Amino acid sequence: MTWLPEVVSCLRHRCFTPRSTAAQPAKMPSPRVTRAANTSNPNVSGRFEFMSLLTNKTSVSDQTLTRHRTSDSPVHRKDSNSSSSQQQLPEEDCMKLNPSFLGIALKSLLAVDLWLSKKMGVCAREGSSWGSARPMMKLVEISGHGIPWIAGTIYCLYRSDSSAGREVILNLLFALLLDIILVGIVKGIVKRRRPTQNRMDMFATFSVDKYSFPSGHATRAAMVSRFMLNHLVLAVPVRILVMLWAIVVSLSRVMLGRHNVTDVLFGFFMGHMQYSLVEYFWLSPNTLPALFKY
Ligand SMILES: CC(C)=CCC/C(C)=C/COP(=O)(O)O
Repeated sequence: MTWLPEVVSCLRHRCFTPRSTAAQPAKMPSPRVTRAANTSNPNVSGRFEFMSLLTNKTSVSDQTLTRHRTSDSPVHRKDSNSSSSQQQLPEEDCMKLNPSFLGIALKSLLAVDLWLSKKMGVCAREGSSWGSARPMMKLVEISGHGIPWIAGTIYCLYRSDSSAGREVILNLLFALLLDIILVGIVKGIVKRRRPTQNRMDMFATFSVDKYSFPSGHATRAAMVSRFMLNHLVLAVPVRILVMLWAIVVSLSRVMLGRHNVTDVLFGFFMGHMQYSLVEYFWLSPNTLPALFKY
């Protein structure tokens, strides 16, 4: 029985070790090997990573995990000797797959977002299916633009003769300025490009307005409507009109092709949050007496 360990060792060697490692420049790791490597690599934590066909940025440990690289693939192995330069695929032919749940969920959401936004962009061009409604949608756009709102609020502040009225209008002005600053900051950080169907023919924009996330009109509509419903005494039909206006302004952003659906949904949410912020930092004669002196 002394031969048994030798046979086992030999079998193991034949089964798991390539005969000539020199003849196989890149070996394809077995799932078992990959799994073992994964557990030792904290970045991949036990899951397969599928790398881009083009990227050569993989580290040595990543290379052992890469099963779909051109040079490692049995289909391409023959060619890799004949041509030293790798076949360059166009970028759109390359997939970067990372089958983590969050990654897949986000990519699916993004795909649905783009598809739905394109479908809903019915006024994006004069020739679009609802192209004749484009001029009206642009009027809706102006009704939610920052300039008329800021100018109108300053005018009302100037005309106001009661201190309670001035307090409310001053806070509305503060809210509108805060909105422009916060939206500008988020747009500048996220830098999401506007949809391809958009025509950049909006009036009076800042440089960050070339970006689309979040929709500034949606934040303003949500914030201003909440402000008006909470601080103005309005008849029920007018309250309904205010709510409808906020919804139509937000919807028109997608219909005009200016934004994707997620830009508007997030904008609406952000507008509500901004209103809560204004309520929290409400400017009153007690908190800021200098502003109310005149
Ligand atoms: C010039 C001023 C005072 C505000 C700019 C308003 C504006 C053009 C925002 C962009 O809105 P969307 O992000 O919804 O396209």
